[in-house]
Amino acid sequence: MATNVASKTFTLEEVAKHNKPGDLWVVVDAKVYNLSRFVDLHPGGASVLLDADVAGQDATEAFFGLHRHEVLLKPQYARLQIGVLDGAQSVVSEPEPGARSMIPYGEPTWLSDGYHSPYYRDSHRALQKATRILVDEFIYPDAQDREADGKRPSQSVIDKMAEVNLHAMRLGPGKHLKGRVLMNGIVTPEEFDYFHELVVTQEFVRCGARGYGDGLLAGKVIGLPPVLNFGSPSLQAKIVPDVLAGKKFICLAVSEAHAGSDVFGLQTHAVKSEDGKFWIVNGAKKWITNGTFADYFTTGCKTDEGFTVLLIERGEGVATKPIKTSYSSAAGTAYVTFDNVKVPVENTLGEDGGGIFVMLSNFNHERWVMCCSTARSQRSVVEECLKWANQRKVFGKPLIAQAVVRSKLASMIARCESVQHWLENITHQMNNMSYREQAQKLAGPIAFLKMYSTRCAQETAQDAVQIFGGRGITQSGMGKFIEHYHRVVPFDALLGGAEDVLADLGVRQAMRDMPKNARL
Ligand code: HEM
Repeated sequence: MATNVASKTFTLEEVAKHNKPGDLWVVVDAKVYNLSRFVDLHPGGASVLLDADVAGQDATEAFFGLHRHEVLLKPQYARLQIGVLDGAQSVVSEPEPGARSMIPYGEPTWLSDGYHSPYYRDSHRALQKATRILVDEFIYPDAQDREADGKRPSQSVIDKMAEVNLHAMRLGPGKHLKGRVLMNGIVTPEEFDYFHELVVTQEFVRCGARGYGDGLLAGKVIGLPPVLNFGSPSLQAKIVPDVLAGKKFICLAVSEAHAGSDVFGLQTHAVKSEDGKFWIVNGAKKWITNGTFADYFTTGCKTDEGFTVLLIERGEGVATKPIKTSYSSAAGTAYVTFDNVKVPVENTLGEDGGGIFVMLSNFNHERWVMCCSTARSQRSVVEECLKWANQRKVFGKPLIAQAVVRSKLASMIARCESVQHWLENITHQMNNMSYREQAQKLAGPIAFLKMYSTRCAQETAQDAVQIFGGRGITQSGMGKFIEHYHRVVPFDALLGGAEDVLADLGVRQAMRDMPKNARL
């Protein structure tokens, strides 16, 4: 806003004189707007602006019942402001990048003033703050634009993340962090733990753009660990630095049209060339996140020895085409075909026939990452609903005055909090268990947590749509994040294991540990 606009003051009496077509002013949040030339361009139509309660009046309450506050920040609308209302104070402002939410339950307890947590140290808090600033300043705007136009995340964002080693941090603690400066030194590679990873994961989710979120290299989060854990040193040296620098892209290619989680039902097959130096791969993969732009495919294949994982480089015989799903094509979801693709045998990850160990080794972590995400996105939905219920008036009262709305909010808050607290407990176990102990003791709890989180998420999405009404099914305006969430929430419930499969896994794991002498 130009200073001369801020310094021009008008009284309500002066504004009231401009109340007709061709000469129309209104006040919104103590700012005076000249809408004379905008009337015919107004997306909500001219008549609402010419209404006697709006034209020449303070229309603040009507405005915030119908628009998100961001509308007035857009340059094309901000320039309609001609001055401020004499003696009045503007109360709505865009938060500073990195700011914490002051909405109740808008932040987890550990980030809320006056609350305590045994889990987070100064380095977690500093990392949270720095990541949030980066997300607010660079990632959020790109997320909104790319989710809308369906293009993959901008390379400038990927580069920005690489500068502070965020691509490496998103893989969690481990040797891949060694020697790296993390977020300008806020946390050392040695002290980086699962709570740091949780912090980073949850900050990204605040973008509220699920397809973009996956586009932001979710393929690497699940596709690179098999290379890190099972690839030969020379393969790692060739692949890992460029992937973690955001210069090359990798994805996990397992599911097929014929088989999803059932890796033994896969049809993509690999046979050795006559000289034994190459695998010849044929087959097709479906729903491959980041596949449209990936350079490398961590691929599940059938060989004579059984299920085997190969790292396949994009080249002759590899083709990808986009699959249109419920979320945006920013995720790069692909159908991938392999036609007589020659893959060096050195690209075998783990043993020939030992692919199941390669896959299983990452399942717990992948599911836990998804729990981090869904816990945070539910919180954003709670925040949207609390704001809406507070500012929206129906039948002369705010929506929040309706007991049925309060009851829905109560359930949403309880679900969101329970998911976050259970998640923090499991994260604490991960920090204190060896990899072997985690595999033994946490597969069941993580499966349950994911099942529970995504059931909560779906109920919360439904409640949110009821609270927002028609706006909850509209892709622009007040309910746009709710519409988006309701549309994309099944991704969380399916990816990394469908709810029923996980529930069953959890119970089977529990029965495995049942004492032999247990009797009622
Ligand atoms: C500074 C003045 C205003 C600007 C820049 C503005 C801009 C917009 C925009 C961009 C939309 C599209 C919906 C969205 O993206 O949120 C919209 C919709 C609308 N506006 Fe305004 N508007 C202004 C003032 C008002 C006022 C004072 C009213 C009075 C009641 C009003 C009533 C509406 C209505 C009824 C809609 C349709 C909402 C819907 O479809 O849910 N607008 N306006």
